[in-house]
Amino acid sequence: MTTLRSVTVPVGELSAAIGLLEYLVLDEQLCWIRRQEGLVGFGEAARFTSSGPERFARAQEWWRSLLADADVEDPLSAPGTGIVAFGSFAFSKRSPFESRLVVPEIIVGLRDGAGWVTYTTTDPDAELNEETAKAALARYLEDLPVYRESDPADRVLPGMLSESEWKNAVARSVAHVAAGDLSKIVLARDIAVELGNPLVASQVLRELAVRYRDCWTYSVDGLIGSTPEMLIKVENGTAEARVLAGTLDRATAPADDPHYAKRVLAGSAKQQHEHQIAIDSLTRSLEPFTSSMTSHTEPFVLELPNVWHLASDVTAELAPDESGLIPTPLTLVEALHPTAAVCGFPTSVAGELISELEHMDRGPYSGPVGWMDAAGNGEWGIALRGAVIESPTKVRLYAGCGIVAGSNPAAELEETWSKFRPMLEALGLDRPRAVPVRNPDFASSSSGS
Ligand SMILES: C=C(O[C@@H]1C=C(C(=O)O)C=C[C@H]1O)C(=O)O
Repeated sequence: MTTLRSVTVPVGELSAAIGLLEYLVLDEQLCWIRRQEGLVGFGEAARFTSSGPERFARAQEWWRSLLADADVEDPLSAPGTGIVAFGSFAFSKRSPFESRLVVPEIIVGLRDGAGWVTYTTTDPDAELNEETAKAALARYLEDLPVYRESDPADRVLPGMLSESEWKNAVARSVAHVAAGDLSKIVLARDIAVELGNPLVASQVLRELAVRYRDCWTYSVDGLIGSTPEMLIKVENGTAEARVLAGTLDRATAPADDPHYAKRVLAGSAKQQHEHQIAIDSLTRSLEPFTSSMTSHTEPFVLELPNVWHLASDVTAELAPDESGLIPTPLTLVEALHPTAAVCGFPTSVAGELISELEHMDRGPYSGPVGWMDAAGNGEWGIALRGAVIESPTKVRLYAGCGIVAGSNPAAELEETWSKFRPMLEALGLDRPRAVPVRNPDFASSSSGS
């Protein structure tokens, strides 16, 4: 097992105006940014990968033994200081996608205006102090950030299902709900973006972090995006989640009606029902780990640049177990994933139907993405509004919608476009006027038309 050595040093000079964004300069960077604060990681000191149903338990075990052997100097002892692992987990236990934890060599962190640098290495002889930490960071910042211009050859291609095939899958989902097989299923689809010149991931991340300030902008090994949904955040023994379900596209909203979102979202029995299923499933799974839990009695309307969502924040005090330890973020992630917001209810029925109807492997999309530190703090969001970089010129985007009784396939298809929009815009693309009807690579034609 690798022995890690790490030092954290405070740095005063991070500018509050642009915060961490000036450190988003490389393509392979790790990041977790909200309102210009958070963590940016460079390089790699340790890595874990796993797939299958045991992926969370194995990750937990790896992290525990890695920390048991580590030699850490962390005078700040705040959430996100000391050794930190970024991670991304597959949505499905059956996915071939390798779930992973990555401990970067360098982390630049910013929290409440205070900055720090953590330098982590496996080198037993490395000198660890403020000077060497800053020198290691400086090596990553030597090259100026590159900018990419849109190219006339950039184009959007269909994913595994054509639009009409996906609408058929939505109709079949509605039929399953009507037959009483389940009350909600979240059906997703993919599209591919082909670029005429190579992607600059750091530029996409900067654009997302600026435009979607209130979301969590993430980057882990080619999985990039900006999610509005917090699966679980743990800070000093308190857990918080932000549950979303119920969506309204802002692009088609009347300009002269300030109460539109509240009326249409909060006033819709369908949206309220969809939201209630999501919040009930989260609180039921979280409850056994808590001594107290609070959430608003009514959901609020979360306003994002592309859509409005019905949202609920849940806060809970975590209860210590018999040995006096509170649950780790990964224990909670394993217990909560997948929520009804991204899978459906009942979970197992929805999960089976998703693999039957979507015709794709979700990979890390809608799986947990985030970070954790050695003290048991962490933030794990749900990897939504994102993309997987498949090659320097090919990016795959994913979006899904909660289907309940009364869902309309054409409206759900439109909703997926509103959820693709953050990433399409950050890539310098817009919705294509006409998407080719069928994906030539799609071998199976089992879902008709
Ligand atoms: C599945 C996605 O989003 C989820 C589905 C929502 C809905 O159906 O209203 C809203 C937010 C998310 O929980 C996605 O963005 O891909």
